[in-house]
Amino acid sequence: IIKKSNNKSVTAESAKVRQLLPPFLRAHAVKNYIGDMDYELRQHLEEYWTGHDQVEVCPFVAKYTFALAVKLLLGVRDATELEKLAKPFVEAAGGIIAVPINIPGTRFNRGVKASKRIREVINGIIAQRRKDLADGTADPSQNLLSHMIVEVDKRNQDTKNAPTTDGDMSSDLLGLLIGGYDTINTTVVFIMMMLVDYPNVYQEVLKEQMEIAKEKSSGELLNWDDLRKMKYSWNVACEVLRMRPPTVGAFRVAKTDFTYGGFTIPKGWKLHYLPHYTQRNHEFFPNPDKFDPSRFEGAGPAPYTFVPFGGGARMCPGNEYARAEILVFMYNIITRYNWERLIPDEKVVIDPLPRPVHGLPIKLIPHKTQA
Ligand code: HEM
Repeated sequence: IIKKSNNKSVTAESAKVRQLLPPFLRAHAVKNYIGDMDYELRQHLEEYWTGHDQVEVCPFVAKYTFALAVKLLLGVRDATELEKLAKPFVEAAGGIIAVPINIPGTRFNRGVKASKRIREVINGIIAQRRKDLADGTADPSQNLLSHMIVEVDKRNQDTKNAPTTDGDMSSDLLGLLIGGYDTINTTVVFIMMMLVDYPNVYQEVLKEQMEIAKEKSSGELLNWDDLRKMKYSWNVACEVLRMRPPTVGAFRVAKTDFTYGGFTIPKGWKLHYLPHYTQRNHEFFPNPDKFDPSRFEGAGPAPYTFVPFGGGARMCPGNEYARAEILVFMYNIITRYNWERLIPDEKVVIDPLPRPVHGLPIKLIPHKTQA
């Protein structure tokens, strides 16, 4: 329990964004992104991993997830534009969970300055996109930003509503980029670590993914039906999300007085939940420190015991997008490679999300017959 809540404006602002998100983040929209996710990853692998026998996983994954999010959410494909966003983005993401001391030299201060620079770049992209939408060279259904501009402009015509500004939109978009960045990075990095540590699990995932690869013609991109077949792979990803939930939790406000564990929580108090503790509860996850993807077979864990994406009305709206990106990643890496850790006992730090301290350097062992 943190404190009595007084932060109504943040809640109202996120509620506004939430209304604009579903068409672009729900399963029916995510279906259309799978080809792009796959294509972009193949390009990245070709550029950064093909022909190398030693690589670092963390920077590679970060580059890929960022380029993909900028393409799918903002519709930006141009390398110069991407570079303008990429540099300050890493500092902005790093300042999100930092001691809020805004003086030069602090991580928080660097994050604030970087997010200002990103908003300026996004404001420029919004202005250009408005022109492109007006002269018909952009399509409103192409990406989240184009859709947002059309919806916001429509809504702003109704003078009863307080207008949503371009600044509001760029803040929301920055929030989205950040929300789906470190979370996915952390998940795929730990999947790669676990698959080295549990070779029997690696073999099972390989078998499942090779079955799918066998059915594809050369160069054919993944689609929704392929992802639906990746049941065991998703159980593995869920077990990683259970043992290493990327987020340190989220907040809720008590709507009424209630008692929990012998403590009375008064109405209006702010609460913080921690997926890490819930997901290691012996009652729901026997032998909780054991990596065991079979926990997710059949009906899986009881409701609200597995909460890496939160739960209820404010559950993460990016969960389908995340699932697709994680599975596309697993397919591409596993059908191409086996790998070994170059630092077998590499330490994990929490900074503020968990990450291997040296960026997970690995030795790549390509399969003899590639997918
Ligand atoms: C493995 C990947 C991800 C994990 C583990 C994750 C986890 C979470 C969690 C725990 C929350 C708080 C939910 C709550 O309040 O109970 C959240 C919120 C949110 N996430 Fe994600 N997330 C992931 C990926 C994404 C992606 C890919 C996007 C966008 C493309 C995204 C966008 C958001 C947004 C906008 C919110 C705020 C929702 C609101 O306040 O109503 N997330 N996420």
